Amino acid sequence: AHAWGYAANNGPDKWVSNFPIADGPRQSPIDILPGGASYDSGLKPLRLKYDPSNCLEILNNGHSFQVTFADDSDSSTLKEGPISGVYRLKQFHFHWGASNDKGSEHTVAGTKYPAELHLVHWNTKYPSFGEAASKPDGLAVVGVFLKIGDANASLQKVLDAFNDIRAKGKQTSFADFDPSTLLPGCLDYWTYDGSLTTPPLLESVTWIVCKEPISVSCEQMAKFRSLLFSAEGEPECCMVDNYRPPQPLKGRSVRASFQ
Ligand SMILES: C[C@H](CNC(=O)c1ccc(S(N)(=O)=O)cc1)Cn1ccc2ccccc21
Ligand SMILES: [Zn+2]
Repeated sequence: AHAWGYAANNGPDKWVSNFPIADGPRQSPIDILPGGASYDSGLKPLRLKYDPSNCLEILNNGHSFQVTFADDSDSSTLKEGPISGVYRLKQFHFHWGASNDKGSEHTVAGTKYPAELHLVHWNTKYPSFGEAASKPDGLAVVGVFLKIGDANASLQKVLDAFNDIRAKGKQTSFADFDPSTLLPGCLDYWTYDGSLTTPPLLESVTWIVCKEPISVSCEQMAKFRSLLFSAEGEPECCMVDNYRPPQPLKGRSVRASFQ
């Protein structure tokens, strides 16, 4: 398997050697220029419906931590917005920096946020996530920026599980969590056609990036940085700066759901 990562020897600038699509026409993330986005009155509001009982576990996969959901029914779904059909929630995860001045993958007119949440959904016109992941309309990821401010009580429930997943490969059960409690009050969004932001960098993602950030405290950011890229028994390597920088727009248009 390819040992890709975020270090100097295996990080984003090196991914193209094993994943040539890294230089493809619809790569993510991008720098969003609000002035360059065109308002599309045809864009519908996001219709998100999540069932906390679908929440299964939380795991450290060596690149981030993710909370995985049961996706064998349509009980946790994304509809409307820029997409057609029904997309099921598979997992959510985050990207963050070693310090509060960086960490998000998307940027807004060059502004980096300390972290970014990704809620990953797959198109149920395909039989599974794995099938959908290779189709141009296969995935829809909702991105939410995190901004330093008050402690986020909903996020704290996730952070409280970290002691069991500090090292790569660790996982633990995680139940009854409603990811809609991580969404901002206003669901205005930008949308564009893009890709997974980690290898295999598949160009199968309709990106839906919320304009309004959610809050995270400095102490909570420190908790993110207590996770490890390394497995138990390996030299400890803090999980920080697990973000890909913005990629060329290559003629793509970014639409806004708001004026
Ligand atoms: C692509 C998949 C691994 N990657 C992801 O799932 C993924 C999801 C979201 C992002 S981001 N940062 O853009 O939101 C990046 C990577 C491997 N894989 C391939 C088949 C497959 C089947 C089941 C589970 C995993 C599977
Ligand atoms: Zn992500």
